[in-house]
Amino acid sequence: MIHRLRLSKLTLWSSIFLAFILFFFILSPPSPSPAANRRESWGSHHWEKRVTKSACRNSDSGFTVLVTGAAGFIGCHVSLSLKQRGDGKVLSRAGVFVVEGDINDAALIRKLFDVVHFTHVMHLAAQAGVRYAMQNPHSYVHSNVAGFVNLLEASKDANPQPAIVWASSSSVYGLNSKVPFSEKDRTDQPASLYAATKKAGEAIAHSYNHIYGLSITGLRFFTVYGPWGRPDMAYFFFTKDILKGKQITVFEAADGGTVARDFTYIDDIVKGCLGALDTAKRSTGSGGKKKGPAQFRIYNLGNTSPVAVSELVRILEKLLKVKAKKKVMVMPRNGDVQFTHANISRAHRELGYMPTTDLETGLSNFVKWYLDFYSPSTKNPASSSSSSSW
Ligand SMILES: O=C(O)[C@H]1O[C@H](OP(=O)(O)OP(=O)(O)OC[C@H]2O[C@@H](n3ccc(=O)[nH]c3=O)[C@H](O)[C@@H]2O)[C@H](O)[C@@H](O)[C@H]1O
Repeated sequence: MIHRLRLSKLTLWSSIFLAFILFFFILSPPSPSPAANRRESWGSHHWEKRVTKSACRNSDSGFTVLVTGAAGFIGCHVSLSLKQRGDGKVLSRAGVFVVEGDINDAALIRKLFDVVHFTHVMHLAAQAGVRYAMQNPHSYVHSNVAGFVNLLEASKDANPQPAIVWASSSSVYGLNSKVPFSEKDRTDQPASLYAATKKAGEAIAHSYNHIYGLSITGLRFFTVYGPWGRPDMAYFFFTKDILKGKQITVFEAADGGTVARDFTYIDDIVKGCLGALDTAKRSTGSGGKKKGPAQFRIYNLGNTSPVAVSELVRILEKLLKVKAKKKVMVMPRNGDVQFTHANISRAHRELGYMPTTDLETGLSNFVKWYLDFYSPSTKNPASSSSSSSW
């Protein structure tokens, strides 16, 4: 069970401080407590034993997955789904083993790879957020570029090499105006530093695939929302501000046109992530040497039905039964794009991905969770979470 205080702190970290504090998640036995995980210095004999034990599999076809960013929004949901379906015998019983650290810590990453033969890496640790990149540009380079390279370096040296599935972003389409966005469309016009670092990640991933034979799958997520989400995202802080009677700012295009997003519900995204892991082929290299061509894939994971931000607000007003104080203003030039819209036919064909949650249903789940989680009278909101996954 994850404690309320810890999660609210972690979602904050994932949105603001994740560049400095990232989490690894391994299939694991029950752990004494997250605080105990933190206290125990990594690399000790006891720590190694726990890591090894946690990575035990009960069949040759089971996965041993290193999930980075497990304390973040998507990482949390993906980790718990892996746990629920029982990849790894101990994880299916209970608990997770969380190692707190920075993906830039080469010694820690190498130690983990020394101790465990990971079959897969699910790389979800990142500095997210489009507009925050103007305030803290270096955190994006640190996490999304340097941290990713650090992880790829350890992965390519591993023997056997793991297959890698990682989080790219719809933002790589930038100023592309051809809709719906297809994986074949141009991605060389990023509108924010965040987008530029995700685009850089895709190019870096290709080079590691080409040189070292790492199997790599990039997932372009489209505005993912839902219970336990990121407080810096519009649907989340709109909810908070509407309830407090605070004014919210709703963006529109300079010509008065609609600003819209292909909002995608977390449970649908989790299915896409697991589909990508399940269909990932093995890397072909070992110990830094390529032995043949390896799989390289990119997929859109969106909802295929963009919704205007004004409609998002209307749905929230209905669910919260509170009228929002709205100020409509022209979208500032701070990294935003006017609309996103995913073509998901490739993901459907190759991963079996098919989103089933419309925005109203997904927001209804979110609002139930939000009211429950922030209710002063709820003692243990995690146990009554409205999320369908946990
Ligand atoms: O798909 C992605 O790749 C990205 O998705 C998400 O970015 P966005 O789609 O920009 O989400 P979000 O900030 O919630 O704004 C939503 C809408 O509200 C509008 N918006 C925003 C703020 C505001 O005050 N007013 C407003 O109208 C705003 O113009 C926008 O139309 C992730 O945060 C990002 O990490 C990345 O993963």
